[in-house]
Amino acid sequence: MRISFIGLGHLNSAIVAGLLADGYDPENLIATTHSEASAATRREEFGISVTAEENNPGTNAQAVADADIVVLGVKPFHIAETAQALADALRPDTVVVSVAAGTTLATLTSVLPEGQPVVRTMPNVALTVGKGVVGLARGATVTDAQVTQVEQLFAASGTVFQLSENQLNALGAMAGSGPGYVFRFVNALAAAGVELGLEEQVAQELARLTVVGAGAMLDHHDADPSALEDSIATEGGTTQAALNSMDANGFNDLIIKALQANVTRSEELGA
Ligand SMILES: NC(=O)c1ccc[n+]([C@@H]2O[C@H](COP(=O)([O-])OP(=O)(O)OC[C@H]3O[C@@H](n4cnc5c(N)ncnc54)[C@H](OP(=O)(O)O)[C@@H]3O)[C@@H](O)[C@H]2O)c1
Ligand code: PRO
Repeated sequence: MRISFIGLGHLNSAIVAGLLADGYDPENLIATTHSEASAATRREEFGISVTAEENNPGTNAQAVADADIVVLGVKPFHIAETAQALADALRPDTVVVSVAAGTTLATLTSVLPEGQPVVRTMPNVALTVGKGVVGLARGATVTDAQVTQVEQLFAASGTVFQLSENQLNALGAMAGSGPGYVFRFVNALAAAGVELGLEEQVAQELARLTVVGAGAMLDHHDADPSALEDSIATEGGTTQAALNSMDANGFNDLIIKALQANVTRSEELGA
């Protein structure tokens, strides 16, 4: 199966890295970027064919001409114009997959040839390490077999959840952006350690290793975060004192508000 990646930034690179780590034949992967500088970096990194739009304005169309799947991985505000510019070069059975936040199936189908199979997804960058999460909403004309092909593309490096389109922004708010919240938490933990008197470098390493360890404890399908929390929070002990402080300071409310802001931004991007 030939897969073309239009845009090879953080997210599409995560997909490519996952595929290559899973043994996918690099000959069947092709990609484009805007700049030649990015293209050269990615060619070096992945050993696949990468061409740049800035040197050759027709390169996106050329890249999709023989593709079974096209993954659109440019910024949300460029997705529609990018899809429109390559629309005439698509085979009628090529599945167009978007990874863009917000951009709706309706917007995508409006700029593509009538009946073109389309799938909207929301992955996260943990695909890079084979532990990604991917939300997938199918368009009206995509077949079951084509959806399975797209699921296989992501299953190489993550877990796919097929949802209705109106649930995709919620998945994005949780899992698409989620690694960013965890990295913010690591930085906050390190900063708090420094505040308590630790050397900065030591605090950063403690924060990183703590989250890596906790993540590994969660890395079983039947892991129960509440039971794990209880196993650490001794009755009347130190962890409980900290968790009580988090509760009193509205930790859960903070998370809900952050996710609501995320969904609102997805809706704005999709409008
Ligand atoms: N990052 C995430 O964690 C994440 C998660 C889920 C979904 N997404 C979605 O993934 C998409 C890309 O995000 P990103 O974080 O990967 O952005 P990014 O790192 O900025 O990558 C964008 C890529 O698009 C390329 N590009 C721009 N214009 C192009 C054109 N006309 N033709 C071909 N390539 C072009 C850029 O090339 P240059 O490098 O040469 O500019 C770059 O390779 C967005 O729609 C975002 O919503 C991202
Ligand atoms: N990164 C993209 C954004 O921040 C989409 C989810 C993660 O818009």
